[in-house]
Amino acid sequence: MKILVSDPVSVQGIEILQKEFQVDVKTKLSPEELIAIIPEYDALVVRSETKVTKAVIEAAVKLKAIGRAGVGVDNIDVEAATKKGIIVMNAPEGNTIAATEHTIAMMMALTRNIPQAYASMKRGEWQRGKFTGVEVRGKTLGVIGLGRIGTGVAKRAIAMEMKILAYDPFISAERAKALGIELGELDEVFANADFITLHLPLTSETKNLINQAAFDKMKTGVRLVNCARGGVINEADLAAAIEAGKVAGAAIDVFEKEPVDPENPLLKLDKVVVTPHLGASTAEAQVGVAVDVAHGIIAALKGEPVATAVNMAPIPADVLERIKPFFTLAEKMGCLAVAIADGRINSIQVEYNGEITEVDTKMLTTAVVKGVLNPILQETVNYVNTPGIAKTRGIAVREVKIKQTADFADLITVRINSDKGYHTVGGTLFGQEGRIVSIDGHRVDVDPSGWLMLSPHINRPGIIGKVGTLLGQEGINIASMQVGKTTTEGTNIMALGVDSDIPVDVLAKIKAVDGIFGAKLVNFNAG
Ligand SMILES: NC(=O)c1ccc[n+]([C@@H]2O[C@H](COP(=O)([O-])OP(=O)(O)OC[C@H]3O[C@@H](n4cnc5c(N)ncnc54)[C@H](O)[C@@H]3O)[C@@H](O)[C@H]2O)c1
Ligand SMILES: O=C(O)[C@H](O)COP(=O)(O)O
Repeated sequence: MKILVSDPVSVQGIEILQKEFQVDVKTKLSPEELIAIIPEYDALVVRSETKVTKAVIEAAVKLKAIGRAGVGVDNIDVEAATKKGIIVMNAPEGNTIAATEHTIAMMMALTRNIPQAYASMKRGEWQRGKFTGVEVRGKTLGVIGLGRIGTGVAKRAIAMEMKILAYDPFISAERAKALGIELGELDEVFANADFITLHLPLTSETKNLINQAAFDKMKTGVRLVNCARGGVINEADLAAAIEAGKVAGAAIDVFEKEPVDPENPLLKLDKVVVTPHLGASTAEAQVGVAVDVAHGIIAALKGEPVATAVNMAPIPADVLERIKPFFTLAEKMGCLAVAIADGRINSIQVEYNGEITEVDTKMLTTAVVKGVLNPILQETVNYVNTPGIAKTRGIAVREVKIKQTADFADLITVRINSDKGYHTVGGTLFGQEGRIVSIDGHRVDVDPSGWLMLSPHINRPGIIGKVGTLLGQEGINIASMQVGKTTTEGTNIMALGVDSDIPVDVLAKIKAVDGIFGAKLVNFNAG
């Protein structure tokens, strides 16, 4: 598989990817060049420079994952990617400290006129009176967006004895209180803040949030810091508010259009301190995001869930750690269930017993459904599109949790229902190894790997021998053998691990053996 890295990404991340896949680093591609080469690639890694538009996604043929080495995914058409089943992930934590510290640096540079004083001295001047600033101590800092960076900035500003008034509709008052932060409505922040710092994403809702109408509600002399996203502030309105004396100054790291247009009115104003989108540009942050995204891309290309995917529900790290060992097993159970099912599948039930019931198992259920769909569909089935595909095909998915368990610490039972009846598959972990422990109520101990032939039959002498002979005549080696019994009198199931595919005509001969009810072949390594 091939990965394209189209923005400058730290070598530590690239080296992780290179251990598993071929990696091409091609930066500064034009939109046309990207569209021309994207069909070759299975994954794409970007920062904020590459615009992953709908046209790029439509041109992609094999693309399975897009990794953003950073936070903002506003340069990626996530909706188009989701429709195509492409996982989009970011690396949300690696650059938090970098952006937090840059925000504080920008606020202090703004309030003490450091860049202006620097430029003046470099011109050979010594102007002390011109650059008198204001202190931040005792001032109110309005924080709009109290996520990772907003919280980090607030904590540091509290240490500088600032009062924090924050607006974030998705943060509870309790959480804010615990941090020593007062939450208010947006207009309250506008009306009371001496400094306002933005830490929210650019969305259709937040675009132009800080416009002329917002400036009208602010204190005269307010200072603004934006290290979030350019489009959140209307740049023309900000320039006008500064020229009108309403806003005392602004520190801006991010712009509506990047690279910034030299004619941008903000560049012409002395009261505006600017940096070229440097919030995440520290050595530590770049290694952090590159390494995080590399691990996410590898997981996605291996068909594993990605904790930081933005187009599927993110999985908290502690939950992922708990459920991770079950993923492969869950998918293989789905694969086995569909192989033994007959007729039109209308629902899948996944029952969890034991300690596993204590965590969110939705992603494991998705893994089971992915395992069911993968062998029967041409299209790529992954963690992003599985729920949608099941829904479109009218397959209802149900999760049942019963903490009580009889024989195993944890047990997963998949029941696949069709218009011809139902089948069940039970599985558990022996240490870290997944095992199938029941098939249609027959107790077995099957390693779900390679080829497995399943054949329910009457419990009477001679049947297993006949099957062995038939396979031997065809040169098919039996690697392992299990006979599972049920409580139902006289019915057993043969579970034969074989070293190769069993042709359809040979399976037909096995089915024709007197006393055999059927024969199905499962390829656990497919998909
Ligand atoms: N300048 C840089 O180089 C740089 C570096 C890192 C992140 N960023 C940007 O900073 C921003 C914040 O990043 P983060 O890691 O803190 O993200 P985050 O997801 O942790 O926090 C974003 C917060 O914004 C809040 N929010 C969403 N919509 C809102 C609205 N309408 N009003 C108020 N709050 C709203 C969310 O509830 C969330 O708490 C993002 O836009 C990110 O792209 C910039
Ligand atoms: O959203 C982010 O992570 C930052 O804006 C950083 O962007 P960059 O990776 O292009 O520096």
